[in-house]
Amino acid sequence: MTYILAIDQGTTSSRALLFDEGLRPRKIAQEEFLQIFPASGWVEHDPEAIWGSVLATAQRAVEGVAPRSIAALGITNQRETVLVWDRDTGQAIHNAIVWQDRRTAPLCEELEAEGWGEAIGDRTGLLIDPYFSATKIAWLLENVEGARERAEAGRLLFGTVDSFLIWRLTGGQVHATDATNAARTMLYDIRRGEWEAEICARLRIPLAMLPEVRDCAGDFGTTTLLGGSIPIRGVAGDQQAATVGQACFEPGMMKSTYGTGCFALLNTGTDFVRSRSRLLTTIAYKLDGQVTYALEGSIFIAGAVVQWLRDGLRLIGRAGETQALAEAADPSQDVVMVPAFTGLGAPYWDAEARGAVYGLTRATGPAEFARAALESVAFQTHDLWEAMRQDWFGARPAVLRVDGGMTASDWTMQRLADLLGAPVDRPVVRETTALGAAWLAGHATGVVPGPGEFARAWALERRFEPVMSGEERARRLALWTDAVARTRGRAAA
Ligand SMILES: Nc1ncnc2c1ncn2[C@@H]1O[C@H](COP(=O)(O)OP(=O)(O)O)[C@@H](O)[C@H]1O
Ligand SMILES: O=P(O)(O)OC[C@H](O)CO
Repeated sequence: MTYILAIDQGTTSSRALLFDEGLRPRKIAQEEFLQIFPASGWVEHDPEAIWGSVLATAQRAVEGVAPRSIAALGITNQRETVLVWDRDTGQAIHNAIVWQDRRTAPLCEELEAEGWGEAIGDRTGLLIDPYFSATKIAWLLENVEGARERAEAGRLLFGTVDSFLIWRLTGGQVHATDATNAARTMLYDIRRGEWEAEICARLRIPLAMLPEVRDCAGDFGTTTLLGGSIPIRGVAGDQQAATVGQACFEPGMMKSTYGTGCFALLNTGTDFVRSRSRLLTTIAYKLDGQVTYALEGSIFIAGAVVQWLRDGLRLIGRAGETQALAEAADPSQDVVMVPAFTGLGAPYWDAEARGAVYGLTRATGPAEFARAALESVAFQTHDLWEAMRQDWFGARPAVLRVDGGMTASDWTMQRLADLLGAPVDRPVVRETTALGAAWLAGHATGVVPGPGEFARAWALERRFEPVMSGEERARRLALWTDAVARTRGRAAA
């Protein structure tokens, strides 16, 4: 038997999955780690907690398996999150600054005022926002004592989580990333396939800190930390890995992943499409030197709103309890929640907005709150879906493929189909992120089926068909539009 190991380093947990050569998951190990919130809108992770949880879960997943039967290792990761470490000691100089962190909003405003928006959009496909890595690196160089001098002396390295893991797994031999992770830094020219020297110069980020950018199914060195010697052959940001795992290989295919946040990607083939609706242009994957692009809509809070009901409000004990609550909610109450806990992502990109709930009455209780929380995820996806359909003139997506932890919520998936007015397809394998990383690593080593056969093997678990009347759909969408406008108005006031 030949296996492929996939490491999925997510925002709230690290997972390791062992797939067999038929890409069936055989073993899974998972560990949550601490979220650090040092100030309003700031989010950090302890680099050693990331590393410790990755190593522990990978070791558990390969326990009892002969290392030589593991053909390759694939890595997929929370994107944009920034680590800077010392090239001699491998020690990070600060906690990781997580993608959700908004501390660099003032620097982003400066860049906007200086008129960088057009150049950044045209070269990196992104828009100016604290979400991306670039301003976070600049913040670290500016605020960690001695960091700038050490960076300029060539002693510090930057990486997104994949690069940090590759560096540690290879014992400091390889400082590399893949094209999809590079595409999220706001420092990478996704058309020319190179680091963007002008943006780096403006942010005073030395080019020597940046990793080498390789294909997703490429050579990222070898690790000896898991028993034997295992080649690292697949790397992609988690949303791009999910796009691969969902076999969205054809232009016009779209997937949406529901973890902490929600990220929808539409394959646009070899076309670099600039959005008119403030979606991002990004790299879906790069295979054999060929880049496939995507339009992306990023929503910062999806499953996290359910975590908030559990850990913040203590309305529920387990995420799954939201199903019964939403079903029991009073249909006559129009409670609408805008979960802008860390600002609003696409298509609004409002870093200053904060969450709000509308339509509360004396009759409102936990059930209406839970329904509003789940429905907010469907409303936000609707906005992305509409923006994608407007921006893309190729084959319009007719179906949405979904995956990620929150797709366990049947209520949310049904409401999503109702608000989109289109079918929502949930696959048998919901660990599509890890599956995509495993496929990339297996593709590089030639042990898995090619894209066509892999796509044909994609299996549907359940299709959610829209059943809501057009009138009710329009009425609910109007409530949402109004709630978003009020929330943003409040932030601006
Ligand atoms: N049955 C459920 N109903 C609603 N939300 C759920 C359910 N099960 C899991 N979730 C949510 O899904 C998220 C976990 O998804 P996962 O893909 O593991 O996230 P990540 O990779 O971001 O850590 C959590 O935020 C959790 O609240
Ligand atoms: O860890 P996830 O699954 O919430 O994904 C995080 C994204 O990559 C952030 O862009």
